[in-house]
Amino acid sequence: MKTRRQIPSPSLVLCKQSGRLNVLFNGRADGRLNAGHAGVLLAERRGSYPPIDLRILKTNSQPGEVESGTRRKLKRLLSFQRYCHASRLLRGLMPHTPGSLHLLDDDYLGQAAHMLSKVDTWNFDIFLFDRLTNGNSLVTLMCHLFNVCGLIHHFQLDMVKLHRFLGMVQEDYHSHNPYHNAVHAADVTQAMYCYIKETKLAEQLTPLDVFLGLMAAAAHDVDHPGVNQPFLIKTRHHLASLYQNTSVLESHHWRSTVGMLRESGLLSHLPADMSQDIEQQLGSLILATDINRQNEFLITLREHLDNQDMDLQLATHRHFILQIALKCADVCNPCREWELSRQWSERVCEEFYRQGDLERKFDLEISPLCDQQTDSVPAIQIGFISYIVEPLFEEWQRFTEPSMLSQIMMGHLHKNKACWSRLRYVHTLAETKTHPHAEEPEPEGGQEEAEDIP
Ligand SMILES: Nc1ncnc2c1ncn2[C@@H]1O[C@@H]2COP(=O)(O)O[C@H]2[C@H]1O
Repeated sequence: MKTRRQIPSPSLVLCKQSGRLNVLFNGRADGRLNAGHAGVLLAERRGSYPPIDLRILKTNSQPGEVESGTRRKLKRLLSFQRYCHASRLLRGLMPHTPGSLHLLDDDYLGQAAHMLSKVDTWNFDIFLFDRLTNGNSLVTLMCHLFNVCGLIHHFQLDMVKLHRFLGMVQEDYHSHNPYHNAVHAADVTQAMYCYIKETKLAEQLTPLDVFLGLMAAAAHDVDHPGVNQPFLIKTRHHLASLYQNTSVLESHHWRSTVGMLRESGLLSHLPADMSQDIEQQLGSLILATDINRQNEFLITLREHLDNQDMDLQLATHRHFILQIALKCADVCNPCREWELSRQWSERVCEEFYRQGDLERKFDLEISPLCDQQTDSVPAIQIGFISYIVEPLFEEWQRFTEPSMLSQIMMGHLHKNKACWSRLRYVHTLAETKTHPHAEEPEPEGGQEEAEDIP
């Protein structure tokens, strides 16, 4: 079977001879075609966007020649994020992260620890947690969850390697993305933990399932460029050709994760077949988050529920339900309480609008939902809830038979939808005032329920 990992990644490389950045579109010149799997994977995970993948050409050192420390350091591949950080430091600029302000004190840590004692509650405020942990919500949350789930002990994980791996994952999220950033990953991980703890699942899941579920949640959007797949395809981004225009971003998130796993050596003590299996299963979970595959998963889930043939003793069925759980966690923001949900909605729309602005600037067709002038936040939310979130969570609720958590989530979902309906009405009304010839909107259902909207 042809695997994607054999396809070389075109990129910008730092040419050893000239010391300049060169574009290599066929990947042949960088010598990675002959590299082993690990080498290719390591190279693949590096910076996708802006489309710069800074890597050093294979050196001409003879076999057996001892490399100098400097050269070894140069050969270390840098992600775009880390490259920016390093270049800022080289230029004598302090990073603009809150970390440099040394704000974190015992008080903050105490409050963060207190929050972690309630990490399995649905009203967990990930934005507050991120502030209390000084922007380290993903690393802190994952270390805590791995600990409470007994995964460190079970898999005999090296804490230093775990920390290194999680640090790389967190750092490779783009903090400038309003939505697809490390806080979103932490939010999805916290939701995934809540789902894993559901009675229906908790009794059946093995430590490996829990490990995979949390890892996939934490890494499922790593190195997301803040634009969607159609944008990458129409701008002929190298990732689109690398992954043949199919699950482009999800493939990149997965391959990046595998690269980081290997680089950190987190699983190096496990038998090779086990770590390979983990890599493959992580891929299958992360690829399931491709929103274009929503129907495929929904239909299968419905069939299982209608036929009542879900048998969680079977590894394949547990894997399927983990895929569904991750999909739910990924789009659960409309099921959060209004204040949290609203923030995610505004963030995701801001990211859409930024893409739309880019498209306008470069005379490209503006993608659906990305035109700030025509696609309002409330309208986007109502569409997203009605066509994506509601159908999925209705089935999830059936699966949990229904659990208390499912009922709480559905309650928030309906209330939030009503709030957005009310806001859409207000928004359209305002539009008709600005454009007097436009038709006045009919009052929309649910506005009574939405009276607590600020
Ligand atoms: N609140 C939301 N409103 C609209 N779209 C959303 C919202 N939350 C998530 N999404 C979309 O759901 C998609 C899930 O997969 P992605 O992370 O690739 O991209 C996500 C967004 O495009």
